[in-house]
This record gives sequence, structure tokens and C-alpha cells, in this order.
Amino acid sequence: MLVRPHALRIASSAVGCISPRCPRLPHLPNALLARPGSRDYSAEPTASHDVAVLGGGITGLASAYYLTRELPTAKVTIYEAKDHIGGWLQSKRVPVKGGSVVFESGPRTLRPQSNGILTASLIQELDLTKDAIFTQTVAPAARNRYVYYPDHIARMPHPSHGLWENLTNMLREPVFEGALWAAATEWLKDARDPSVQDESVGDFFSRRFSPKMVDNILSAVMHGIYAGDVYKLSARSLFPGLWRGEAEWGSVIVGMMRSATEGLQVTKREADFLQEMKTFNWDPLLKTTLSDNSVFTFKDGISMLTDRLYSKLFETGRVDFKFGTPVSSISQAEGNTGVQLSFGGPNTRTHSHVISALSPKQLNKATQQAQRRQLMPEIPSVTTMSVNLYYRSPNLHDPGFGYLIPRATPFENNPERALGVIFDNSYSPGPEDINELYSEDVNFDELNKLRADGNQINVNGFSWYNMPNKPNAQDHLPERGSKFTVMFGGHWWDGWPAFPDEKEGLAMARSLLKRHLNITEEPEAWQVNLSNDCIPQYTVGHEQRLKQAHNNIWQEYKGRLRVAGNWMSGVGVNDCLRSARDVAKNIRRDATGLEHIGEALSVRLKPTRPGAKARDDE
Ligand SMILES: C=Cc1c2[nH]c(c1C)Cc1[nH]c(c(CCC(=O)O)c1C)Cc1[nH]c(c(C)c1CCC(=O)O)Cc1[nH]c(c(C)c1C=C)C2
Repeated sequence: MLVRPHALRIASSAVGCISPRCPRLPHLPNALLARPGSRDYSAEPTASHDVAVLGGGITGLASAYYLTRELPTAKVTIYEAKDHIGGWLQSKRVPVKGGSVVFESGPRTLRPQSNGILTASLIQELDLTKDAIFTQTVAPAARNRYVYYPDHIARMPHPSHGLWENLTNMLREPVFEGALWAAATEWLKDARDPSVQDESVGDFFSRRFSPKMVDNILSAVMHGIYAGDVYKLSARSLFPGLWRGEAEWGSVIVGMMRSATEGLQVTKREADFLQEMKTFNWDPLLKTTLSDNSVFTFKDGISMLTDRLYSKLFETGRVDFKFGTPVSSISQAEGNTGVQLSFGGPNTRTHSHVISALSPKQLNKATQQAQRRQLMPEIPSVTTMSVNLYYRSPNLHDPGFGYLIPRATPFENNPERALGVIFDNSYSPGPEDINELYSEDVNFDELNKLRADGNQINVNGFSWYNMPNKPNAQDHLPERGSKFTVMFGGHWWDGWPAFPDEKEGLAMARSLLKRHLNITEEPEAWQVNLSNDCIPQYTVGHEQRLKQAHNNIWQEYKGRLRVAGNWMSGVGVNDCLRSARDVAKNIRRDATGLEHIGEALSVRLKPTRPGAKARDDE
């Protein structure tokens, strides 16, 4: 007989496709873009490919990984300025009484949508799925997101809360004041002047909806993704579908409805990518799992991804790692036969190609000697501080992902100018979830049979992917405590000559948690991390700057130097992987890594609404 402890959930789920979300790609008119010709200067992979990858973070490692597959005979050298890999992805296991907890200083979870499909395929290839922790869409982390305004936490609407609950919440909470009316009347508003090339996210949504909605809600979302100023970020780059919707239909809501009924328009590059992901040799269990999970991470933190990439590259024997080796200068080799790198001393080395996973600022610095002009246009970035805290007491917060703090929150309620607080317990099962499961006998034969029949086995909102082993969990503790990350900085610190030190950061986090959540106890463990210039800002005119960068790089290096990273088509880890995969895939073609900017939307995807008419390629 199947014993089904309370913690255990068995879900029969169709092995459906992983539906990609709207790709976040810039789209300049084709004619505006100066493109290289279609010449392939090396049609076949040859031993003459001696590629340098600059940077040992997620983009650099993934570029090398995809390169070794694209060019099986190529030699690859990764230059990293620090003495370790990982870049912004840094997980640390910290000892606490009775066990240990994982602290993340940067990104911590991954989403399996949009470019996340590629990440999912990568974790399968790297054999990381058995180390993954999958948070289901029904878990509190997926359903409960909060905003702090004006002096308390308010829950954001979610389809799973039901229409009545969402409506009453929106009418009761001051943060949503005027939002329903603004949404209902959006279609009545005049469309923008067609000559406007770009505007800030704040101005765009203020025009289409209301300034209050921008200040109360959208600014919080922009804090959580870009740590950026909603009145500086580019609407055209961050919301291309809505930006186009207004131009085509006079309303973003009508545009969204048309996309849902007629199908989303994407570039051929995007359609090809989706097709490739569709035909990937998916492990059926992973495919099923991803279809009803909102985020995933790993049992020792997100660094497992960069660590595994590193060991896979090392195993090939074809990738050379140069740690503690900052590249001080990049120049074209004689007759454009390659790219010469120097390292601050007399040593130089010439590579047939260079893939730069550096920031635009670092790339400018390294190319300034060789170039007649600045290679990269200015792409600003922000600095953030993350403060991780672990408290012995459990349940110090409501169940959910955490809360974001909008610009509208009065100064006296956020004098530290925090951007948000993450409830880090929410994306990993705790000891109580696992203990409950094992408090009764588990009939593994029966569970295995159910799984073989296409069912998913879940434990309190987490997929039990690594069954029959104990479900993965990040923190090793006999009893659950409370774990938080408080995020500071971003645009609030623009122009600051110096930033808070470790002691000040900890004091700021504690004072904020006391004011917002009434937490007065001493944290048992904590960590403060300052990430200088970690998030690029896609400010108004971003697309134009990318186009400029593409032209400059092409003119100077004719395909010998290519770029990848979080500053072009998305700031997340998934986007870095996508940019790494694309730059490697195009290594045998004339390219810069930015050639996709301005591609025409020539393919219409199948509509998302069942029963709606599908159109194929246009
Ligand atoms: C660590 C700094 C980062 C902040 N934003 C990003 C990073 C890497 C990038 C980012 N964050 C989110 C997205 C949306 C899509 C997604 O992949 O989920 C992107 C592109 C959402 C997000 N924001 C926060 C979390 C925990 C998540 C989920 C993904 C993740 O782990 O980053 C919280 C958060 N991130 C930042 C701030 C200031 C913040 C505030 C609570 C900056």
C-alpha cells in the first residue's frame, strides 16, 4: 500500500512543452544596422582556432563550454583577473550552531522560462539535475510576493489567490490606489508621437497607466531586477512588446491581447532558438518538472553551476585557465590575423579570436591604447550591497519570496534606501518538510512506479527530483531558522564617492528588519557583500548604443573580437548563458555578438490562447 505522508504530493502532469515567455530582445529597424557581410572566414572548425575568453564568470565559462562543442578541435584559454571563477555568482556555506547554511551574495535562483530553457538544458548536460532544488508554482515563494508601502507589507495579486481575494486586496491596499482604473482606461489614451524613439519606463507607464502606479509598483519591480531608476531605464529595451503594442495598436493592453490571440512576433533567430530547444533531447522527468516549477537552484547554492562548468571544461583538457591574469591591453594583430593581448608586463599573446565577457567599461579600458576612439559607448552600471542574515528563530516572516521597496515608500520608513528583502528559506525545503516526509514509512517501490507513469513526486511545494535520496536542501540543520538577504544600493547610490562598509551594512540591515518585521534578535550568522558596478543599466537609448558598439567592434576587429554578457539583452544569469551560447555558435561566422540588435520580427509564434488561430512564418 502506498504510504502518503502529509508532506508528500503526487501530481500527475502532462509532459507538456516548456512555454517560453516573450523574448526580451531589442529590435532596431534592419536598415539602421550596419552589418558585416555574410563571408565565413573559416568555414570549418580547425586547429587554427585559438580562442581567448576574457572573464571567468558565468558568461566566460559558458562561452568556453559552448565553444568546445562548436569547435571540437579549438584551443581555448580563459583569462580571469581574480584567483577564482564565478564572477557575481558566489555561494558560501557558513557554519552555524548544529549545522550550516548557504549564503548567496548575488543571484540565487533561476527561472526556467524564456532564456531559462537554455539554462535547463545546460543543467541536464552538466548532470546537475540531481543536485537541483525545484520550487513548484504552487509554493508560497511563487505565489506570495510583497511590496513594502507605505508602512507595511502588501501582497501582490496572483491568479492562484482567486479573483475575489485579488480584487478586495487591490481595493484595500494603498499601494494599488488607482491601479485598476488606470488599467481599465489605458486603451482610451492617445498613442505616443511616432517620432519618439525611446523613453523611460517611468514616463512610458505614467502615460499609459498612471504616475502613481509607476512610483508604487513598477519602481519596486525595477528595483528587484535592475536595482535601477524607473525614470532612467529604457521602455524600448525592457518592454519591447508593450512599446511596439502602443505603436501598432495605440494601446499596450490591446497589443497584449492581439499577441495572445494572433501569436507573438519574434525574430528568426529567436524562432530558431526555440526550435532548437524544442528538439533538445530532454530528460522526460526534467521536462515534466520544469513545466510546473517557478524557480530552481542547487543544494550548495548557485555556484554549483559555475563550479560544474569549470570542472567540465577542465576535463576536456583543451581549456587553459589563467587565474590572476587581468588583460591590460587588447589590440589587433598585424594584418588582422588575430588579436594581441598583453598583461601589464612584457608578455603578450596573440589569439585567433577573443570573446570578451568583460563589462563595457573594462573593455574600453583594455582597448583604449589601440583604438582611435572609444570602442564602447557608455553603458552605466550600479553597485549593490547584499547583507545575508541567519536567525535561530523560525517563521520571522510571512511565507513568500520576499518584498520589494518602491521609490514611493516614505523616507522615514526606508531611511537606509533598501531595494528589497529576500526570504531565503522560501526556495529550499526545510528540515520540517523533510522530517515530516520520513516520519512515516515511504513506499519507494510504489513511488517509483508512479513516477515511471509520468507522475511527479513533490514534497511541500518542492519537486522531489532526486528520489530515492533524501530531498535536496541548502541548509543542514536539525530545525529551521530564518534566513534573509537585504539588498541596498543600486540607483540610490549613483554618484556616491564611497559606500557603507561591512559594519555599517550590517547595522543598516538590522535596523531595517527591526522596523519592517520587528526582528530584534541577534543574527547567528551574517555576511556583507559589496558588488561594484554589478548590474548594467539599460537606460533610454540603450539599443542605439548597442548598435553603435556593434559597428565600432566590427570596424576595428572584423570578427576577431566578440562580446557577450549581461549588458546587451538581459541582466540575468539566463541571459548571460544565452549570450554565451550565441557568441560561441556564431564563432565561424562574421559576427560581433551584437548582430541580433535590430533584427526584424519575421516569425509569428503559435498563439497562447487555446482555440485561437495560428499563423505560421510570415
Ligand atoms: C544580485 C543582484 C541581482 C538583482 N537583479 C538581478 C540580479 C542578478 C537580475 C534579476 N533578478 C530578477 C530577475 C528577473 C528574472 C529572473 O531571472 O528571475 C533578474 C533578471 C528577479 C529577482 N530579484 C530578486 C530575486 C531573488 C530574483 C529572482 C532571481 C534572482 O535570484 O536574482 C531580488 C533582488 N535582486 C536584486 C535586488 C536589488 C533584489 C531585491 C530584493 C538585484
